[in-house]
Amino acid sequence: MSLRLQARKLACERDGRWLFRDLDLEIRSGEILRVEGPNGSGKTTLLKILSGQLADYEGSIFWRDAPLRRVHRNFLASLLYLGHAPGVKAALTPLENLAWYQAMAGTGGTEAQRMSALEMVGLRGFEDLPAGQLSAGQQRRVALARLELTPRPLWVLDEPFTAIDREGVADLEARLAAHVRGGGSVVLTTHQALDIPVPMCRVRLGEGKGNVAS
Ligand SMILES: Nc1ncnc2c1ncn2[C@@H]1O[C@H](COP(=O)(O)OP(=O)(O)OP(=O)(O)O)[C@@H](O)[C@H]1O
Repeated sequence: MSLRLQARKLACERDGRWLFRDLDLEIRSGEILRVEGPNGSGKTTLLKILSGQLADYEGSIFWRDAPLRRVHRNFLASLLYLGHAPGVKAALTPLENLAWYQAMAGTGGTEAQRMSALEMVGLRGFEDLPAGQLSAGQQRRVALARLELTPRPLWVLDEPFTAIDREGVADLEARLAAHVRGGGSVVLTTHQALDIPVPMCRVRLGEGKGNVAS
């Protein structure tokens, strides 16, 4: 079934200030939506709204043409959200972190799958160290290994390139391209220049109401 996430006349206010107003956007299978804007313009807030984590907004969101609030459970089964912090548990090893993520996602999975995912993000040899002893970029890579492990068609990724080295950036760009070419969708924020040869729409915040350009 093809994907379609739409927002109509979205508005969100914080501390008496509109982060965005009258914001329309849409993302379908095979597309990347990039949310841009300066620090504090509301990118994280918009991603949390679009991933069903915040309810204090105005306007409407539709998932596959149904109101998001009505099909929330179904929507969550299609979503993989990675926040701007890596979200790894410092006392757990990368392997244990991935097992924990899988349990939270309600999926099973084998240690062989988790090892393979860690290998794909360049963490072979680090699987048994407490994650708190890994570098910032390595901790980010543990979080990114979830993209390999939890097959979900809609990815919402808040600054996924943070702390990643140049080779890792190229690998992640290729991973994102493969996902959308396979029919998936990605909503992301990044301050990184991207080189991904797939259809990409942009939403710019911080310029008044939140302007949409493609
Ligand atoms: N729960 C909250 N209560 C009050 N204000 C908030 C809350 N969450 C965010 N804000 C404010 O909303 C604004 C937008 O925050 P947000 O994190 O969405 O920005 P951002 O564009 O992602 O920023 P950055 O590029 O720095 O990550 C900020 O000024 C922030 O202080």
